[in-house]
Amino acid sequence: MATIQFTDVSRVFERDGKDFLILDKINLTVQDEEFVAIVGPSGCGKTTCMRMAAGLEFPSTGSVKVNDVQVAGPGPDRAVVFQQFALFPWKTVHDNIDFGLRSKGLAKEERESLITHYIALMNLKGYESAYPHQLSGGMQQRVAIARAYALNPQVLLMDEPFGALDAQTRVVMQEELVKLARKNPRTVLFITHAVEEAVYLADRVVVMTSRPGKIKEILDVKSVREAEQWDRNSKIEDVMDLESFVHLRTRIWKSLREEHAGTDH
Ligand SMILES: Nc1ncnc2c1ncn2[C@@H]1O[C@H](COP(=O)(O)OP(=O)(O)OP(=O)(O)O)[C@@H](O)[C@H]1O
Repeated sequence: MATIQFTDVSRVFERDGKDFLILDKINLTVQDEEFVAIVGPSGCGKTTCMRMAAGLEFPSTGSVKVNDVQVAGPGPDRAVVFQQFALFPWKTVHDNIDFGLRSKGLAKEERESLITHYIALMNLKGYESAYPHQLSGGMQQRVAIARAYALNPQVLLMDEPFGALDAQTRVVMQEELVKLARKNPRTVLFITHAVEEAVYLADRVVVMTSRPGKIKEILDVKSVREAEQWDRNSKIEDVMDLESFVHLRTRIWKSLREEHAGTDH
């Protein structure tokens, strides 16, 4: 069981001696094995929410709990994937994935079997002994995701993990993440600027307002996805063509657009 719970979370940052309210009373519970995506205007505090769940940032008021325990710092129960590939440049693909497994204290045999499994799953076979600089950006990001998944964290925190990828690689990664996440569900908090990506991947999509960030609305995608059987389509473009998908996407897009309009003047 793993849940992430934001209760009345507000965050004030100080700049030039003045206080700025960045997040305003965020209440959100990501349920066990639920995939929640957050979308919102730039600067509304999405990354700050993520950093709080990761234990890298703390609320000014309110509380952030993972599994009913107040987050006091980073922990092995939570893996984080950022937009920038955070691989060790001096370690091979194999050793990058192995690093976290070693720190979990797993025996060599178990580590090797996990590494083999995730290397195959992320289509990285044959690159075990390559170094990050010998890989494309998409491959590096797949290593970062393999590393996070191999740790078998209860909670996966992903901040624009595909943001730096080209459009084609991004689509492949999205499809792989859907396969992975449906086959092997985790509690995931995912931040993205891309509305399609949020609707395609998430069980629920949280739309935030412009600063100070509040929750504007939460859309239940899972019930629509299941009712309309989106997962019968293995290709993202086929899902994106479905009327129910277009409807949700347009609704979120309009909601975000209202926020942009509100910050124009
Ligand atoms: N450590 C900090 N000190 C001061 N201000 C900060 C700090 N961290 C973030 N902020 C401010 O908080 C606001 C929210 O930042 P955050 O990165 O959470 O937004 P975001 O929604 O993820 O933005 P984007 O979509 O552009 O990545 C921004 O105005 C930023 O300047």
